[in-house]
Amino acid sequence: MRKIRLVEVRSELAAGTRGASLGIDAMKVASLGKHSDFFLRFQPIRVKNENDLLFQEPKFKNAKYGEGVFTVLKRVCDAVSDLRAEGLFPIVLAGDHSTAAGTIAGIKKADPDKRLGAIWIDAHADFHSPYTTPSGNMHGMPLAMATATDNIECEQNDIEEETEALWERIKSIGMRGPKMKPEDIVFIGVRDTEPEEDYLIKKHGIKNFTTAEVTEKGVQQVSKEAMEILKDCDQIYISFDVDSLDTSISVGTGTPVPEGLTKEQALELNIELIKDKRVCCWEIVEVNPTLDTENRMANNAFEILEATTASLIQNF
Ligand SMILES: NC(=[NH2+])NCCC[C@H](N)C(=O)O
Ligand SMILES: [Mn+2]
Repeated sequence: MRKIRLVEVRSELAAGTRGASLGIDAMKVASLGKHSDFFLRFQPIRVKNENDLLFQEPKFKNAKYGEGVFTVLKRVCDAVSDLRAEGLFPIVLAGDHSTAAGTIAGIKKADPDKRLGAIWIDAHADFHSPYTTPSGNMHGMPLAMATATDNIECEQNDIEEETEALWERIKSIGMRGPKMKPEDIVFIGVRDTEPEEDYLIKKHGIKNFTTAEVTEKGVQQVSKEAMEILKDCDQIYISFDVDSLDTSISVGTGTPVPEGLTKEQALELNIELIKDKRVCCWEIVEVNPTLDTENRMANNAFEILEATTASLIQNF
């Protein structure tokens, strides 16, 4: 049986709104409300954060708090890589979505010869680089970090030399060069992208299962098709950004977008996808209780976390 370890990353440096570092603890509060023993059952590893940088102005305008993001991603990479080397299954609970790049780097570092794919359940494509970012917020960049994509063809920002050097260091966490091919990414629920990201999606023929498609085809079929696209991958990482959920469920996340997945769709999708034996890591991000009422997002997110973990255990 594969053993699970929780990895807690209370980092929110890369988000544009404050509060995502409180998401993990909001899910713990949700678990208490349900009298769940979830957080008793799995021993957590805590990755140190650099959130105190937020009291200062950001140094790099196209890669805000990038020096801290680099430090945190490197720590996440090492933690995940150590767990994978021991054959453990990391469930990563994180603040902002930039951590996913550290997670991916860690998975790859432990198994450099295995082909890694990702299922990215999100409202956003998170495929910007400092050259194209509209905001400078690095939670919009993890897939560019993981695939070592600059997207110079769509360059919008004239970036400073220091930013360029930092970006090179971030792309080299774990190992130099790409950890994944863009072709080995599958999107679910992506509905808020910029033209620079649309260019990459088109260029690499990346499939996005829209909310409408999930509703039409059903979760089983979409999961089957997603896994079929990744048939040549040896390992699969699932990244679940709670902003994939519809805003009617909750706005307790930094960048909410309407027309998202229902709670049931997201729950069933994760339950189904994690059954694939190649899935080696699952991550949940962007719960922000400071933007919420009555901890709604964390309650929903915890339900998904618990059900997905149960599915993983049942299908070991
Ligand atoms: N993980 C997220 N919530 N990402 C939101 C990114 C939004 C936008 N594309 C940006 O780069 O600023
Ligand atoms: Mn995201």
